Amino acid sequence: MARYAHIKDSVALITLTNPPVNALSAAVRHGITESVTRALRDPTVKAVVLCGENGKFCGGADIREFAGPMTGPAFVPMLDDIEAGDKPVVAAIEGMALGGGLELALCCHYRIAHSKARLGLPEVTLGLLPAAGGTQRLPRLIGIPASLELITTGRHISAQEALKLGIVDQVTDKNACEVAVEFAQRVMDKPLESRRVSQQTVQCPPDLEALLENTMVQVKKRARGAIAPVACVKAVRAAATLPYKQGMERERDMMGTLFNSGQARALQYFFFAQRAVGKWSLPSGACWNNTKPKPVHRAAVIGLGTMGRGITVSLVAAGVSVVAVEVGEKQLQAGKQMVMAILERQAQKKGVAAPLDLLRFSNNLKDIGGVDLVIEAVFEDMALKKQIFKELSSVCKIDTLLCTNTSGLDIDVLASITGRPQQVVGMHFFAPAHMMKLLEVVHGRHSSPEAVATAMSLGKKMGKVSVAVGNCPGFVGNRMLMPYVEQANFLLEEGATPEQVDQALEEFGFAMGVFRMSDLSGLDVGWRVRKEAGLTGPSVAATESPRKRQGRRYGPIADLICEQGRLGQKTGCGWYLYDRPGGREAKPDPWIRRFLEEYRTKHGLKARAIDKQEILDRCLFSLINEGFRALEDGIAAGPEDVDVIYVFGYSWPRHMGGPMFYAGMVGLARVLERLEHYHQAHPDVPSLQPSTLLRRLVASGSPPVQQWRGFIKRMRSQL
Ligand SMILES: CC/C=C\CC(=O)SCCNC(=O)CCNC(=O)[C@H](O)C(C)(C)COP(=O)(O)OP(=O)(O)OC[C@H]1O[C@@H](n2cnc3c(N)ncnc32)[C@H](O)[C@@H]1OP(=O)(O)O
Repeated sequence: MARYAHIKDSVALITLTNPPVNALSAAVRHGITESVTRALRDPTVKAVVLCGENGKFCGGADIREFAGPMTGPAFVPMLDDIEAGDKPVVAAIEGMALGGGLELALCCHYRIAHSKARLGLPEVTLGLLPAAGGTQRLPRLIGIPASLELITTGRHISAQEALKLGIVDQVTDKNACEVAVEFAQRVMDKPLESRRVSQQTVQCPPDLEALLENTMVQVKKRARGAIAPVACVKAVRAAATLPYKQGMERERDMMGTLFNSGQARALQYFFFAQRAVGKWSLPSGACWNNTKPKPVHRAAVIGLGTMGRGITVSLVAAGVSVVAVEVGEKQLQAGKQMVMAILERQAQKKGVAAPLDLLRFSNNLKDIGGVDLVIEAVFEDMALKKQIFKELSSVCKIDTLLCTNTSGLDIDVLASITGRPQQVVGMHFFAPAHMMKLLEVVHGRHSSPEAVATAMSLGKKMGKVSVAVGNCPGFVGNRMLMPYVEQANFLLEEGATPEQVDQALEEFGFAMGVFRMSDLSGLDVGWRVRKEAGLTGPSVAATESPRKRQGRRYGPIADLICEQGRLGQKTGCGWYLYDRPGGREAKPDPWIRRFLEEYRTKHGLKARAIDKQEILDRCLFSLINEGFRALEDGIAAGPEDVDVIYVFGYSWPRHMGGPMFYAGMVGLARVLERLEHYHQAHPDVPSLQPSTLLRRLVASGSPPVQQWRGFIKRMRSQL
């Protein structure tokens, strides 16, 4: 829909009205087409202003409509007609002009932006390219290098940057619509030829070929198999080398391919998945829109190791005042130095002063008495955590929220120590916590809705994507990681090498394969967890078979590697060899090859050739199977939660939508068949046994992932 008003002094005002972001639905495009035609035909109208309702210009095409057949006026002719009209059209950009919204503004003859507006062409993040002329008009307006950067990254920019680049003509702090009307009155008699962007010549840099080639190399490296960024470079190349009309044909052809791709479907699903996880609910019925979070002004972080440092930085950067506590003096000083250095670096980048006045360090837990919330971030050692929670409940005021950054220990056990279990939740950050976007907010049996709402809201304030999850070993992310890592280890026993497994996973799109990732985070992390779980270490009876635990197959290779002091990058060797402790470049290690050969000989295992498909099937499908189990148990609320966790926390390639979406794309029947096949071959590996939910979904005809929540609800109500 679009509202038409003929206002003072020969100006027509067209207002896009489609809350919440005035997306260009078929109805809005109808409204624009009709209103523009009316304004152009009305002899008393001399100029047009285009704006959006509620201070939002336009959030682009209506993504919800992409799933159905295209109806309503086509984008390109609609925009071409506005540009070709003989009356000046001024875009009044408030809030945002994104995607099709910016393309609409680019076909206007002038653009006025409010100082707080954000602009961009984020189509690439939805697996598309700006196909309403964006790839052809933007390069004509601002040149090739800046267009390449904006179109291939989809970055949103400020009004000030847009002015500098030449995308907008004026930035104002006043009501942009009123300023645009005054502006329209001033330009209504001016010639329009030079204002039609499509008619302008592209200014190409002298090193055009090298620039395009370099950009393509960088984009391919970053894309990890995503096709849209590559198409974006090709479209800008077309703008640089072809006349407008032919460039538009290239843009249209490439959009045709992208629009129907699985990657576009995955990325558009993921866009809505991100928004769905913010609408959390608890089994009690409490949810995001009926529970008020408590304000958090003052917080404490306990432990200044890697996690504590990152959490402290994130809290301070979000404007929360923090007391960071570390009992060891050396660790306290090292942590203090590191936290301050990161905050100063961040502030320098933004050109502001570091908010160091919000920060206090202490070696005494008694100094945190008045805080609203505590995040404990010490080692994964239950005994230590219990001791801290006991002290916390005596030093903190009665309504202080007590949070733990455990990556998988039982929240209920910690809550039971405190005498205020309703105030206890997990806040599981990912390393490095000041950079990683994911936060799992873990609700225990007694966590109050208010405690969950507060942790979720604090996460959002810290710039995190917060996902509410239930309490079980490893919660959602690490629980699913266990069978994935287990399969990778079994593959080594059966004949694969770490680099072979990693290569398959990296080609699939992970930033790092399982073994390179383990070297980066430190092999001792998992070792400690396995010791705590009684799978290795002194608690295991000497008579027990090294390859069996609790009646199931066990792969002890990682434990044996740790026993050699090979803990990953920090010791200069782990699954790979590094040039020095702390080195980053992983090289295949002949020691590991020899070790694996000796290990196989010792246990009577015969190495066999293992192909890429088997590596992917066993690692990914066992992880996905555990995802189904987490859904079945109610630990994850919906497939979107699992997918958001895996994309933001475990570098699952976003253009594959996340593990649960991927399962749907591959076909649930195929996932089930492969799991059955591998479970038959390895009956002593329970994680390969297909979950009940997967079986039931397949039996019900494999409904699309968007319908699983309803299916799971019905399945539970029948139990
Ligand atoms: C030929 C094809 C031509 C053009 C192609 C395109 O234009 S593709 C679309 C390009 N646009 C975008 O990618 C923008 C997507 N939206 C956003 O980035 C953010 O939503 C935005 C606009 C910056 C607002 O962010 P904010 O944090 O304020 O709100 P939120 O993200 O929660 O969104 C509020 C609700 O609006 C829905 N929504 C947003 N954009 C669109 C859209 N383009 N189409 C449909 N719906 C959109 C979003 O899902 C939220 O809905 P809700 O039901 O409240 O969860």
